[in-house]
Amino acid sequence: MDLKPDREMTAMTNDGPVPVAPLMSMFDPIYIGIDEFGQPVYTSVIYRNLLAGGEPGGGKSGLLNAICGHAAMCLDTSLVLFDGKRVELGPWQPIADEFVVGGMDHAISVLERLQKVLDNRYEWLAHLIDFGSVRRKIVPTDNVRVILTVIDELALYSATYGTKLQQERFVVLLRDLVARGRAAAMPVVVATQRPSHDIIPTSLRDLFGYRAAFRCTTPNSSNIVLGNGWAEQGYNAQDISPENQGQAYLLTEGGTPQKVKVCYLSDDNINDLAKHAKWIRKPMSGGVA
Ligand SMILES: Nc1ncnc2c1ncn2[C@@H]1O[C@H](COP(=O)(O)OP(=O)(O)OP(=O)(O)O)[C@@H](O)[C@H]1O
Repeated sequence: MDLKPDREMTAMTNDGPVPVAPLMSMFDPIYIGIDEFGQPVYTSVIYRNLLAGGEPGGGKSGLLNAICGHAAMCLDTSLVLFDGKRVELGPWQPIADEFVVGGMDHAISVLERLQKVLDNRYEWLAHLIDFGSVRRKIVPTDNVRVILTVIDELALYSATYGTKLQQERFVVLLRDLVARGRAAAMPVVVATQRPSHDIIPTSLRDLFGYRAAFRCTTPNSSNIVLGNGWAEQGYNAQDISPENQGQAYLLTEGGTPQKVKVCYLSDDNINDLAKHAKWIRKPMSGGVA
């Protein structure tokens, strides 16, 4: 890996600074588990949005934690976390730029701020043309932070907490982030038990290019997560055993769904990773922008 000097981590020893580990980037592939043949499966959420659905206890939060774990190790990435249940993403709170629990005013104000950042990034991209460079998306060499937004249990914000007006405002802002965030290095990962139209309008659901279907109770529910017709073609998340938590069909853009057993991070694993992430993110000179 070609590390730039400003991304190299060192620890002080009696013999002076020694390199401790290469740092990761959100532009690197994310390890999320193994396939049916035991082979590693990697995915990427940069320039992508991912929607995970499936019955309670299917393993959606496990996937979200695997992605957060990768993001936490990336100094080029800020995390914005919505965790209506407080405990699923809680360990990442100390390193998150924002951690939203149940308050709809807070949830909406965070999305409004993200929208402002989005506007600024598009304006910056548009201005590059003045310098003779036509670019449609942010690239790693721009040294612009990736802002990863993760929402665990969308339904709490789109259909449960707050007033109807607040829920609608939340969905409108989220739709904008999902629609425009990809090119601006602001990907979105969302989990919900059932992404039916009363929870997530079809116009928003269809913007998620990547889907992960954990066990569903009906072929129809599986189709709602993966997209119409996949269950009839043999990719039916109802077939996943209830005992096989963490098993999912992963659909990435343009492909066919792939069976993945998501890697599971125990609470201890997550706490250790979060502690390390906090350490590597401590203020230091020469960090990335
Ligand atoms: N990849 C995995 N491997 C093994 N066990 C897993 C895996 N993922 C989840 N589990 C088990 O299933 C339990 C429930 O998982 P998880 O909380 O991720 O489900 P969920 O789909 O997010 O549920 P909910 O919708 O209620 O939030 C975990 O506490 C763990 O015991």
